[in-house]
Amino acid sequence: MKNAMEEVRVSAAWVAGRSSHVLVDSSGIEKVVETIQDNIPKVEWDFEGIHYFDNGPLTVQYLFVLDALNFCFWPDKDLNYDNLALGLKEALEKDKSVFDADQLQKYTGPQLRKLLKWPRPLPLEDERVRLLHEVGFELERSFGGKASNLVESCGKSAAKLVSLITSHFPGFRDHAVYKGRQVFLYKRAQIFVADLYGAFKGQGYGEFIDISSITIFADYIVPAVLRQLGVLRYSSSLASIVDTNNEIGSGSEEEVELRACSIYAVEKMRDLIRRKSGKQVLTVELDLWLWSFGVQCPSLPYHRTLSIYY
Ligand SMILES: Nc1nc2c(c(CN[C@H]3C=C[C@H](O)[C@@H]3O)cn2[C@@H]2O[C@H](COP(=O)(O)O)[C@@H](O)[C@H]2O)c(=O)[nH]1
Repeated sequence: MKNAMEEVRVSAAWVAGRSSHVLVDSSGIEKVVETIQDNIPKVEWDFEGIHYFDNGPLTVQYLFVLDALNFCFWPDKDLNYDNLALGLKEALEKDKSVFDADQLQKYTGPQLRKLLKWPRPLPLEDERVRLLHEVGFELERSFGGKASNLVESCGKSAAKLVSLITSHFPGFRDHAVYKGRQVFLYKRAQIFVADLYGAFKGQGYGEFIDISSITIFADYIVPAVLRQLGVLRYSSSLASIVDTNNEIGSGSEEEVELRACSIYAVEKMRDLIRRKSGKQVLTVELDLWLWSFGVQCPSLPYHRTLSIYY
């Protein structure tokens, strides 16, 4: 059985090898690598200063709850990732028990809205609440209620942690069936590993012997940035759907190709950087650069899919 990160990489290559709505442009990759290979852009984790951090197990609980809810902000034009991260941080600073496993199992939509100080229903609010309950239930059943125990049981292996999370928590089991084959993307499970790595600076709960095996987090910002950079090319029909803010179905060929080709393209970028400059760059670093690039150009048209996975 391949490890979880191998599965994601094999999946991405398989889709990219037969995609028709999205194409990976190797000349685009060469151009981007040309511009960054001599000084790889380094973006600081939490450059926005919006995350809770106390260097202990409560930070792990915070990050797990954050990444359980870290998806689909776009339907509410005023809502974004920062509101979620900051809202959860302030709630936790006010009451250290808010993310206790038994509490997580009881939240209602209005209570979650109140926690985040959001004045109206959150997009996919019932799903967010259901996923909180799922996290609370399974943490209590299998990990003594603590996400820190989940992290401690992975033997400092990112791949093992992604496998543990995706086998215990169905909400994190980010996959699709593309042209008759199950493909794995595991975006929120992987970004949880990256958030631990970033928050704890690669030490303690953030220490992983195989952090280099993590791929980019296939969300809806990175594909838009890669298109902007000429790394991804969209078919004219897909381009017109995206550019007119029309929705794309969850699990559709277009959606899977957008996400899987993004993963594949960044792995190719990384290989090329290594071949041309000998530098071992982490995909986690490339991801943070690409994502921060994207959130700083709010007019960038990104694809809109109602998903609980990203
Ligand atoms: N690939 C990738 N996707 C990421 C992130 C992050 C935040 N990373 C934190 C960690 C360190 C930094 O300092 C950030 O604070 C969120 N997202 C995704 O973006 C979308 C939200 O977009 P908008 O609606 O504009 O807020 C949504 O799918 C969300 O899941 C990332 O790093 N990489």
